[in-house]
Amino acid sequence: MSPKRPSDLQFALDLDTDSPDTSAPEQSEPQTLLGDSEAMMGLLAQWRGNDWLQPLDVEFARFLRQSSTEQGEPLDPIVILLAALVSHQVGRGHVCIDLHALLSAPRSTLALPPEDGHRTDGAEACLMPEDILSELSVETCMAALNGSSTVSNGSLTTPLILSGTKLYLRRLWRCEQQIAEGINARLSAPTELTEVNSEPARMLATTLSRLFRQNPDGGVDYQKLACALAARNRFAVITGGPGTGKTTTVVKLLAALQAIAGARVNNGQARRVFRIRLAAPTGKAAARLNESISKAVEELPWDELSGSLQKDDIPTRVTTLHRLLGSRPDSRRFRHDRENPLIADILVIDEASMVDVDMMASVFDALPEHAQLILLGDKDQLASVDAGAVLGELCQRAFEGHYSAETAQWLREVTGYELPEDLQQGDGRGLDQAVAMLRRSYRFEENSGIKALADAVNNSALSDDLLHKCRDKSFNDLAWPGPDTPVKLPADLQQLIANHAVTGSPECFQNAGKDRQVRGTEVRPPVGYGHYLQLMNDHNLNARNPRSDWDQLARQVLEAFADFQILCAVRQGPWGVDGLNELVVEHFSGKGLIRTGEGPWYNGRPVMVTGNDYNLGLMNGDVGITFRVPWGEDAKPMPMVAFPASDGSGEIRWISSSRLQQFETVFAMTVHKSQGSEFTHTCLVLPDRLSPVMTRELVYTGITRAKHWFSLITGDPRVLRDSVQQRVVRASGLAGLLGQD
Ligand SMILES: Nc1ncnc2c1ncn2[C@@H]1O[C@H](COP(=O)(O)OP(=O)(O)OP(=O)(O)O)[C@@H](O)[C@H]1O
Repeated sequence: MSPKRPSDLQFALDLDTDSPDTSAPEQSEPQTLLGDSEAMMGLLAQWRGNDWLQPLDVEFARFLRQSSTEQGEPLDPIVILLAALVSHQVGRGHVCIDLHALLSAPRSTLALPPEDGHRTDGAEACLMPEDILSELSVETCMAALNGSSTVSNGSLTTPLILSGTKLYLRRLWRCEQQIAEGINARLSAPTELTEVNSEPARMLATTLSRLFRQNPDGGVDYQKLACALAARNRFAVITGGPGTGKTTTVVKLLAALQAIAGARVNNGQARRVFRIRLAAPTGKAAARLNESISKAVEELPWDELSGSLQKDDIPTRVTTLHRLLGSRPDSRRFRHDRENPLIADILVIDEASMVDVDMMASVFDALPEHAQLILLGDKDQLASVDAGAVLGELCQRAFEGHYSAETAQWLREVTGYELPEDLQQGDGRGLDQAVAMLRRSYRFEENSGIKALADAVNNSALSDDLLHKCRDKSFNDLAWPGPDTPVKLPADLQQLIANHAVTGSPECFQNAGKDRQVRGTEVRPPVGYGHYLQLMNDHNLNARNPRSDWDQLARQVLEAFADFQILCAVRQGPWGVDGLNELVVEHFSGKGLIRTGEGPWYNGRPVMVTGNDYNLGLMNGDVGITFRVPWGEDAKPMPMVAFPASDGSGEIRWISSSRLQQFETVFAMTVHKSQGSEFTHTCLVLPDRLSPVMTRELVYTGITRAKHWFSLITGDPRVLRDSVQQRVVRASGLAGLLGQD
């Protein structure tokens, strides 16, 4: 009988997490442990007791040991150790563990013991992972792994897979294989546009010339190039920073593809356009794309486009990936898979940086072989919460282009543009030819502080001059109030943060945020949360008002709530989500903006859903506002939470607060949770101490959530610079499978 896969194991094991077996064995020498599996299990239990490993990590190792013993093959203690460590790494977002990295830098690779102080306080004295790993070589580990029936190179159904020097849990190894197979198969299949002299390619050139006007500055239009590249390939990625036109480009791409498909009617065939599906990883991101795609479709130069193209040919309804694939309660399997594929010719996924390997593999599993997949996203944003950094890996070489001479020539014929020489390299590989990077932001003006700071963070180029300009209001969209020295106590800044939360502190911005225009449109000064709370408190609706009046109010309030958002790098402590939520609630309550005396579900309480709830139709990340509506008996107020429908239809869904299962107050949210959202004004709070979660990607993601106003509040200004020096690096083999490393 083949051993169970870890994914099944995670479900099958009834983990007794309340009473971990932490009975500490006598402290053994590393050498003794490496020869004694019982002692090794004891050490893992100690690490678990110190909260350094999760129960699942230890149970996984225990399960492998037990099943090996039952099969008459005692498991090598080295394999026991590595099994627990690979499970630990997966819990930290890695897809695998690389033995070279593990043995050369165990502490930084494993982040054990944890560096944030948390979980080391009161930890029981025990051997450190590095004490044991320093006794091992890559060769010894490989010999132990290769000698175990729990490990194979993938040709057998073993729980662990060793690929080169990378050790995987089988499920994630399989996910990577599936993604690579899906991409490679699509890249190697020519399309009707591959041949530059073909009728469809000529039609593409004509349509693109109508969709894109000549660049006024005479430079290359990267949106047009991206459109052409994505049209040519069955798999394509369009990456770019905020406001670089990803949505605009993909709408033009879909218009071009549909125009080509629709034109076939002239050749005597029945008119048949592509079946297009649009998806995003979260409800919030789907709703945002819904809105921007509808706008972009309206803005297409319809008069100039081929008569065979109709508005309805470009869908504007965006769904979440979970809904698209058909998630089922209590199952990790989706309704759509290779046995029951999606009905689609083209699938567009926005905010693809948030998609983990597991989900991406499910997408390829459910996608019909012929279907084209287009990923949109910002490669520099934080990676997915769960394992992998798929978009980042696919875009590893995007900045330098690496386009081949053949691609350059094809682009010249189809777009009329000559690729800049530095984007053409002789070493161009298959995937490079299908990745396009947009390089100009249309959201921010040239002198935008948000843009300048985001770019500098991204390039790790935070100069003194730039930081000084951020401090002294040189930019009209950015404020960095507070002392420029480390604060002694969080309380020193609490008033500042609390004031920001009420009014958005326009006085901290240049000219108090007044008289500002962006691309000819006036931008209102910052308003903080005070604006939405005022709308909540000033209305005069009562029990006699129809539901539609309440819907209208909820729509206005939800829109006003998106005017401001506090973002935190960390969750705990006075600088974290928990502490700042408490601070805001206390301050607002003191000012009479909210009435906490009404109970936990006070009028105006904003909440974010923290887990998918298929019964209620709510997705992780959905944000709603509590209204005490007079809908009870005798017009008794009852707390209902108003959520916007995720299809962007503007409908409001009222959910009784008592039905919500997983949620949290969201005056402050983590940067992780803010992915896929944008706010008129974002206030990023960085703590007074660096921690491993504070990385360049996190700071960049936090800054780029801001549409018009950005404030930075720092416990210690040096933390900004230090965070930018830390990167999110995730072990994975995907780039290698796609020839990208
Ligand atoms: N070539 C262009 N010329 C002028 N304006 C443009 C151009 N491309 C995009 N825009 C405008 O810039 C704004 C951002 O464009 P779009 O929404 O397509 O970017 P995005 O990369 O999808 O943004 P986000 O970062 O929000 O996902 C829109 O208002 C759009 O109309």
